[in-house]
Amino acid sequence: MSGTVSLVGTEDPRPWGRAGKRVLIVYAHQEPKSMNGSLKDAAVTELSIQGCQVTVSDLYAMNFEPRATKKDFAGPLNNSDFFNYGVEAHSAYKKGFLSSDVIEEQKKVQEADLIIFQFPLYWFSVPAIMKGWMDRVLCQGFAFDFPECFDRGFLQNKLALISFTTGGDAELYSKTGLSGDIKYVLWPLQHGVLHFCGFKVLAPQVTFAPEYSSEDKRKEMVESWARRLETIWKEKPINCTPSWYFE
Ligand SMILES: Cc1cc2nc3c(=O)[nH]c(=O)nc-3n(C[C@H](O)[C@H](O)[C@H](O)COP(=O)(O)OP(=O)(O)OC[C@H]3O[C@@H](n4cnc5c(N)ncnc54)[C@H](O)[C@@H]3O)c2cc1C
Ligand SMILES: [Zn+2]
Repeated sequence: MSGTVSLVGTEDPRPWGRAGKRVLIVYAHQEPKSMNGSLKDAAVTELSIQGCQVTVSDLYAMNFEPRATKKDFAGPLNNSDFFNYGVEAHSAYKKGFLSSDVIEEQKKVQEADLIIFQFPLYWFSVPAIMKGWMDRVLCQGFAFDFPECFDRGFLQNKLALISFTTGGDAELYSKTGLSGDIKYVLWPLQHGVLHFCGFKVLAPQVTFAPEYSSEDKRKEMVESWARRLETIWKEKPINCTPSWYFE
């Protein structure tokens, strides 16, 4: 061992990184060789180099169940005459009888300092499988309660970042473009879901129109995401209020 300098457990391999930080990547793409697959892989590589512990929930590969149904409850329902998913989920969470796949995802969320959502934009939103992850995993009692929502949400000590690709280009998603500012699309996801659960939201990573870009440009898109992640732990969350989106 003499003469060997060990960094393990003492110093970040990169001074700007954060060894020991835990990151969960919730990833929705069917094709590993896709742009989304490359962006996910770039994040795993960069964050691992920093010494972060990275977990990936690869939703299609897991065959993740997106439907919010009675099957989510392993014990008796509160009201078997009239089914209310939200009420039953809240109660099952408290009693510890949510289905095991949901409990597993909740554990990953609980352990994470940062959650990255990586997906292609589907109808101005997340793909159904990721929406199902949100519907089932971020249940009342776990992610929020009343009045413990928004800044008081239970996940308030965590960061969240939405990283996605689009079909349309930046021009289409400008304020004067046909689709309007891309920020309008982010309001329901960043504010309605993430901020509601307490997350501090980092600026989104938008990769516009990879299918209509050159190979070189696409490589640059992946590299710029990896470069951003080098200093991700220094970033300040956005001010997630209506003015960030609509002014
Ligand atoms: C149901 C549905 C709804 C949709 N709704 C919308 C919508 O509302 N708004 C909108 O804008 N779009 C929408 N789209 C389009 C969709 O968002 C895009 O098709 C998607 O974001 C493209 O990303 P991808 O990862 O699938 O691209 P891919 O087709 O996988 O990637 C593009 C190219 O990049 C290449 N590539 C992969 N990795 C690398 C790398 N490391 N370096 C260089 N090249 C690489 C791939 O080989 C491929 O040729 C929708 C699509 C569907 C199916
Ligand atoms: Zn907000």
